[in-house]
Amino acid sequence: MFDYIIIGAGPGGLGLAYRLKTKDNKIAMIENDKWGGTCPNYGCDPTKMMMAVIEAKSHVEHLKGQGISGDLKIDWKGLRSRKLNITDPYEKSTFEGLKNADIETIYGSASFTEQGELQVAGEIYQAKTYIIAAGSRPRRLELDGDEFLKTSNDFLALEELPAKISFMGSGPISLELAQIAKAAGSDVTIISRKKSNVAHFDEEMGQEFINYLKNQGINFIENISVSKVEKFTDGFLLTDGAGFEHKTDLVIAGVGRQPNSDQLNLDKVGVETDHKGIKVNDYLQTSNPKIYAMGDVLSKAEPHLTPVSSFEGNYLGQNLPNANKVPIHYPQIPTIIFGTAKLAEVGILTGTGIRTKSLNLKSWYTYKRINDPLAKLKVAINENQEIVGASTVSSVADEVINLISILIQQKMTLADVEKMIFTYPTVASDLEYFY
Ligand SMILES: Cc1cc2nc3c(=O)[nH]c(=O)nc-3n(C[C@H](O)[C@H](O)[C@H](O)COP(=O)(O)OP(=O)(O)OC[C@H]3O[C@@H](n4cnc5c(N)ncnc54)[C@H](O)[C@@H]3O)c2cc1C
Ligand SMILES: NC(=O)c1ccc[n+]([C@@H]2O[C@H](COP(=O)([O-])OP(=O)(O)OC[C@H]3O[C@@H](n4cnc5c(N)ncnc54)[C@H](O)[C@@H]3O)[C@@H](O)[C@H]2O)c1
Repeated sequence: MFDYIIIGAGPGGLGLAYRLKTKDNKIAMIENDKWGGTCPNYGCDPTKMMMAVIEAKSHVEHLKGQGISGDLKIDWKGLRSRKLNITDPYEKSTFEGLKNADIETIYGSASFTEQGELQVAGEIYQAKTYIIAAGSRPRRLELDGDEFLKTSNDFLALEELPAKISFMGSGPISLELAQIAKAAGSDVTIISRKKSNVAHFDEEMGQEFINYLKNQGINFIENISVSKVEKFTDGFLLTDGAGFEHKTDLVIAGVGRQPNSDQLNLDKVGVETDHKGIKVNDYLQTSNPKIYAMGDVLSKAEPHLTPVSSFEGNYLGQNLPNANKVPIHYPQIPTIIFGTAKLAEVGILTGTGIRTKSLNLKSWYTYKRINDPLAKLKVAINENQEIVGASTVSSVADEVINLISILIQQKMTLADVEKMIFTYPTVASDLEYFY
């Protein structure tokens, strides 16, 4: 009998395992794919290792003719081997880390039995408490020819990049992978069902971002619902049954992710789910008191991101031994779409007593320094003169939004910021001018 069994060795489950592990308790982790989960193997890390090279080229190009010259070329093989060299060893080191920490590792697909135990590859395992950290997988569309649709996992595994790639859906996965494919030489098209804007982001900043991508040469086809994919010897044909036709060499469906809650026999143990995943209370406990859940497998309002899964792992690591004393309370959660320009947002931008300020930062020295072609910020300030939200687009939006998250979380006013000195000219030295 284990004290805890954790299903899924992604960033959420792993963080939890290390937090819970003491010399007196027995913990097991079950994984049915790569140790480390989506983020290091199929998600954040491989994509951002490739993106960093594309960003480096873009930074140089912005400064061309200003003391720097010469042509740079992105090649897919090089990008791919950089990604593999950095991310491939992670699986082994994660596995060894668990062994060294005396956490039992079980390989296979876990599912619950009617007796409330776990079954993996024909073996039965029991624990006092179970934690489901099973994450999600690419959502598959049901349409005529759906077997020809590839996923983000397939994109990252490509040995050669085809001449023409088309993405269905305009969420973060399509918008990031499209930039990588375009920079590496493919002709790239994003097909969306609605007018292109970026869901969950400020409309104006989202539009700035989309326009930037269009200027980079990414094609956007809007208001089209593809209903059929056909394979021919020279590629694929996408149609909508109403006259739309699009020929391409590869179709990636970036149409959201599906929680891995459907493979666990949760109905046998009374764990409630909906189409978005597992339902939990404020203590991340499911409708079965012995079973908790966390991370991307949850049906929740918070975004499905690595730092959110890790936060929940840390929360459960502290809370589980004390059983439901302190409800989870999420801090500010910044979100981002990476690229040579990045779109990032945090907090709220509308509400009673909130005023917004729109700033074009292009001529500020932080941005002049790197000659950023697009640098805009919308900031929201409440009646107490505290920043409560921001949306921004620039090549350094990742850093800007993290700093603004701190301002919001700490309820810092202009007077607080003015008590500090930052290096200049940087995104931090700009903060006092955002109020
Ligand atoms: C292309 C892409 C890019 C992304 N980029 C970013 C980014 O830049 N920043 C960011 O914050 N987030 C990003 N994400 C999201 C991020 O990867 C996830 O939010 C994060 O990995 C979730 O962690 P998790 O531990 O909840 O689940 P996961 O990482 O999905 O781990 C769950 C694990 O459980 C295993 N599992 C599932 N079912 C079972 C079972 N029945 N038995 C045993 N094991 C099982 C799975 O194999 C998996 O390894 C990206 C995702 C993708 C796909
Ligand atoms: N930078 C980051 O933090 C980052 C990067 C990549 C992915 N992620 C995470 O990965 C997750 C999945 O991303 P995603 O982009 O796949 O999902 P998403 O749900 O954000 O976007 C899906 C897109 O597909 C479209 N769509 C849905 N059904 C469709 C259909 N039938 N036909 C055509 N289009 C359809 C939607 O309108 C939307 O544009 C997100 O939760 C995100 O948090 C994060």
